[in-house]
Amino acid sequence: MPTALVTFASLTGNDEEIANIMTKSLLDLGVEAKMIECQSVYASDFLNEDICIVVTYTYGAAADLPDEIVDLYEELPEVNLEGKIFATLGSGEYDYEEFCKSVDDFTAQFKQSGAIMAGESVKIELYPEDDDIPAIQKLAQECVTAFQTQQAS
Ligand SMILES: Cc1cc2nc3c(=O)[nH]c(=O)nc-3n(C[C@H](O)[C@H](O)[C@H](O)COP(=O)(O)O)c2cc1C
Repeated sequence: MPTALVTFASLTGNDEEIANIMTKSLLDLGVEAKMIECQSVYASDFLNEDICIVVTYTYGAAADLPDEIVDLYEELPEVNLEGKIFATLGSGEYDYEEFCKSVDDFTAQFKQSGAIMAGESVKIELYPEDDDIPAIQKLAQECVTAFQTQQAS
């Protein structure tokens, strides 16, 4: 049974709820998933997991990373996550020029760490509504499928 760490940054709760849905979707698929706020997570914690997931919002004047997730972002390329599966998702707002940029920033960092992308990132406007849930569940399934493919190779 694969393990997963879902870590998140959330100021007003939208990304915490996305992380909740992702974690529950993984648990429903038999994954040993846990969810931990990003300030309590080091990039090296991902070394103990099969599936590594970051959920983040985008903030600031220039589509910046949330302050509380910058350390994790900077540490990521310093750990070797070859053979691990990763997924990124998060919440943003269409009114801003660069929708969900922090999600893409984390995708780039995970790629530098050598991890394998499970599927396309899920980007949600503000709070996850019922019709956003299938995309999150699909990404959870893609994580499990990518893990199984990796195990078989
Ligand atoms: C000052 C400020 C700047 C923001 N900048 C962006 C941005 O550049 N791109 C984007 O997609 N969303 C941006 N947002 C929207 C937030 O990412 C969005 O509200 C998100 O759902 C907050 O997530 P949370 O509830 O988990 O804190 C910004 C919001 C604020 C208040």
